[in-house]
Amino acid sequence: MVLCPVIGKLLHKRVVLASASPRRQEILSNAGLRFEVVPSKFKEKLDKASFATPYGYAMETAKQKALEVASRMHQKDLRTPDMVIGADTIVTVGGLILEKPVDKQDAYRMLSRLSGKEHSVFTGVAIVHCSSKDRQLHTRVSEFYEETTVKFSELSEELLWEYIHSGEPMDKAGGYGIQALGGMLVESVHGDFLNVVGFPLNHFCKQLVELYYPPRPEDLRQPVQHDSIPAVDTFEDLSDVDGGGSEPAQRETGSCDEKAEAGAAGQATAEAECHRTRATLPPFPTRLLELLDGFKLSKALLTACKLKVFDWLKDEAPQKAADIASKVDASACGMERLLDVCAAMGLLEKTEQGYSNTETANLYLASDSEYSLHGFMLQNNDIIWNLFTHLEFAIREGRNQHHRVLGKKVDDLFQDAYYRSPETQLRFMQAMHGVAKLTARQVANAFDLSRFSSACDVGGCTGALARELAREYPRLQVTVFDLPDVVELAVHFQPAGPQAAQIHFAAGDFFRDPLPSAELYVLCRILHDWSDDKVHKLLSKVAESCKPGAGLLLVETLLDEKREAQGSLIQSLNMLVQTEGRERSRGEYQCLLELHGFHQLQVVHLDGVLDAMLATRAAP
Ligand SMILES: Cc1cn([C@H]2C[C@H](O)[C@@H](COP(=O)(O)OP(=O)(O)OP(=O)(O)O)O2)c(=O)[nH]c1=O
Repeated sequence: MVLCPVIGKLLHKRVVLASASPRRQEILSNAGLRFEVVPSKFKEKLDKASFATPYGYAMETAKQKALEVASRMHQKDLRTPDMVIGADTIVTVGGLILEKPVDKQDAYRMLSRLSGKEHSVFTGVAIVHCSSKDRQLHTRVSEFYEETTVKFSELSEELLWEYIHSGEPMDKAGGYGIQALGGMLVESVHGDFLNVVGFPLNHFCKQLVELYYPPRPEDLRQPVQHDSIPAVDTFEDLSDVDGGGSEPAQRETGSCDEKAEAGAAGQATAEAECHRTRATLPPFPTRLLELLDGFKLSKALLTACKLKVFDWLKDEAPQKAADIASKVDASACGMERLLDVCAAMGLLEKTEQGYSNTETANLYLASDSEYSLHGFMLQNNDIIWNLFTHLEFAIREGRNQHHRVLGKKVDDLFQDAYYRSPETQLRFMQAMHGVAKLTARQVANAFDLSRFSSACDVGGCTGALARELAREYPRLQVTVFDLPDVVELAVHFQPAGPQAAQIHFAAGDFFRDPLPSAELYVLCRILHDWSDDKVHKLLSKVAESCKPGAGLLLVETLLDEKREAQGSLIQSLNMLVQTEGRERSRGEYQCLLELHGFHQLQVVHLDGVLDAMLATRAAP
């Protein structure tokens, strides 16, 4: 839904967000804006002392971020963007500007300054309109800022350090994230909440309204303030009528290298056209169409991974589509289209010299990179995709769809489906390894586990989490308990390192065999695979193996009580199609745990959709 009609004006424009901030991306896409993401390479090093106000600094940084992207895209790309949006968020307290902390000590200094006090959060935003004439880039900049005041509670040393160790402060101005754990530090907020999170959406929409809906002559006679976003019934034609219906009026507030004025005659024609179409056109269903295209985009990503496109491009000079096509035995015309889509999705960079990997592709999509999700992509392409094609049956039957994909009955989910051949098992393990590596450090850091000297990671697969637990707690001995076939293959995933001596593998079936004894049991993304009956069975086995005071660390995706969060809901649907289980809410886990004698539940939300829970075994 596009509530702010002016956002519809940008539908046919090439809009670029010059920001790596996932929060900004989320805020703008939730608002229905369609845009590409090209993070800015502008170094945030302007001399703060040369600005009269902190917001002047934030606006200038935002402008420089956007201009850097506009000129880079203009030089490298055949098509100059129409609009580049840059933003910069800073925190100010006692005349000091706080940006992102450089390390934990810096985060400590920042948060101690904020403790018990009120501070301001400023976000400067620059909207850069671009055009290209005679191969020259022309820009018009419109900029604004928003201020929100936030008051922190008094923070104890312990709380401060616990928060810092969560890792959350590091990529955030002032060293906190109000939208996540940092919300617990906040006593009050005055102003736009989203401004604190990194993007003042409301002010942005008003700014667009000013740019795209300049006041009519009669309005100018009676001054009108755009202090609210026009309601949906003011929807206007969303297409580029009259070859200029969606051009902004040239009333920028910031520095411009072009100045023009909206022509009154042209304006009147556009107005008439808008009024004519207003009554007849419903809002353009942007979000709906994006949802519809979602599966095509996923499949393009998965296919590029399957064809190892990102491996061929890693650490190489830019290559043409035909070169890649010949390496993977594909058609040049097909490959070109695939690579173009990958570039549009921000996975590749396209220049006149050819295509090259973006940092995201190098980091996560090349198969040999440290945090590669290549195995996970293949698992999605080869297994999960097929299961999801039977979603309709899954909904009708209320169960997973392996029997349809494999053409035979599946009694044992793992032996009959995921581990049915050495290749499928290895692919599954690679997928789990990639995902576990990405999240393991956060899991290991979620709670202070230093009181435990032994842990058993039940269903711990390749030992990726065990490794991080061992790294974080050097006196902890970790046993990875998994099926014999898994333990056999797990050797292929063991990097050398000092943690090796702390990690042991034990083979067994956690439903049938006794569990190795330990002070801390870990069940990471295990319970969501199983029905309530089997969850009870497993938890009672864990409880029997525990002495009072022992810990149980669960890692799962928690459903929010209102069942509204898309990320966890899609995970639960995923569980229906793939497993015998489901995702559960915090309340459901709490009941399950208490039934088996585990109390004092603590929960920490991790990046992405995972949550970590720690409970303690009470005396029976
Ligand atoms: C105060 C606060 C900041 N932040 C974030 C918003 C911004 O992403 C970040 C401030 O750093 P910025 O330099 O504004 O942005 P960025 O480095 O994340 O991204 P880019 O420069 O590529 O645009 O802090 C929160 O997420 N929550 C908060 O409560």
